[in-house]
Amino acid sequence: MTLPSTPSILLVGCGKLGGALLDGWLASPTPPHIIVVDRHRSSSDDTFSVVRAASDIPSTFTPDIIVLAVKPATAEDAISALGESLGSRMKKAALLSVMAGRTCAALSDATSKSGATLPILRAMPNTPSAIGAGISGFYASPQATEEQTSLCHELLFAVGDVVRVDSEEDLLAVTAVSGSGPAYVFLLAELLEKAGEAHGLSQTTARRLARGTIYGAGRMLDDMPDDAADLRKAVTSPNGTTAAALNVLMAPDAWPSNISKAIDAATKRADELAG
Ligand SMILES: NC(=O)C1=CN([C@@H]2O[C@H](COP(=O)(O)OP(=O)(O)OC[C@H]3O[C@@H](n4cnc5c(N)ncnc54)[C@H](OP(=O)(O)O)[C@@H]3O)[C@@H](O)[C@H]2O)C=CC1
Ligand SMILES: O=C(O)[C@@H]1CCC=N1
Repeated sequence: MTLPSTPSILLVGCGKLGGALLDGWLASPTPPHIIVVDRHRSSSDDTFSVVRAASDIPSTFTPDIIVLAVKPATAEDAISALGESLGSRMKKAALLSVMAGRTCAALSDATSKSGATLPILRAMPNTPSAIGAGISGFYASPQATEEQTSLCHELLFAVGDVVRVDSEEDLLAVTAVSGSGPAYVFLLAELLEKAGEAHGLSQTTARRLARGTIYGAGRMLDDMPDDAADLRKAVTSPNGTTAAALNVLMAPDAWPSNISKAIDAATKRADELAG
């Protein structure tokens, strides 16, 4: 199947993640032709339009890729509504799911029940996609054509980096590390800010220091080839202030065990969301 140079994308669900992807695509130099299905989104412009429900998708619109960005628990209802609205037009599309958990097999089954067995591709992006700084894990099932796979890869690449995985199972760990990961970093920013305030800094100053530190450290990780452990050691003077803090954070029952337990919990939850 050869895809057109300006592909047609149906984005179903435009909440926190769908909205981040849409913002990223609209900011790209050659945005695709997009119709968004979401009752909360109202604005539209020349490059995209919004309908409130699948039943309102214009009869002239045939999507190349359907991007499903609803909560996993509502996936089957959303696919069924798409099947009713699109009818035979659904057969021309591939389904790119950005949902946690739901497997290719379950999604393929849901599309079959709605009248067309679609090739399924899965991605696990994250919210920095809204500013083009996302990172997505990406898996293409064997049923997806090369053109569909490369188009989905391009859509993800328009909003950040893409790491392709060969095993669908790997998406569980991807979800725990990078899908949920921005939340861990935001928590660090919250906690650093609060601790700075507890030590007498104004909230404005504590916030600026916490955010600037995470930004600068993130840029070093991005720009420099060094291991994170070496960058950490370069900050740590013998018997100095950083060593005092790291003795607390790196105690076996502190971050090493807590981060490991947190990622275990998120991975397990992603598996449960497979349904
Ligand atoms: N948030 C994140 O950082 C990430 C989220 N994800 C995945 O993205 C998916 C969406 O998460 P998130 O954006 O946080 O959730 P949100 O609740 O913010 O967004 C989901 C949106 O989809 C709408 N919706 C629900 N059913 C339908 C339907 N049938 N047709 C059209 N729109 C519908 C919802 O409307 P309503 O509220 O009315 O139901 C809502 O606006 C999840 O599956 C999650 O696993 C993946 C990676 C990161
Ligand atoms: O919390 C969640 O379930 C989703 C998936 C990854 C980030 N948010």
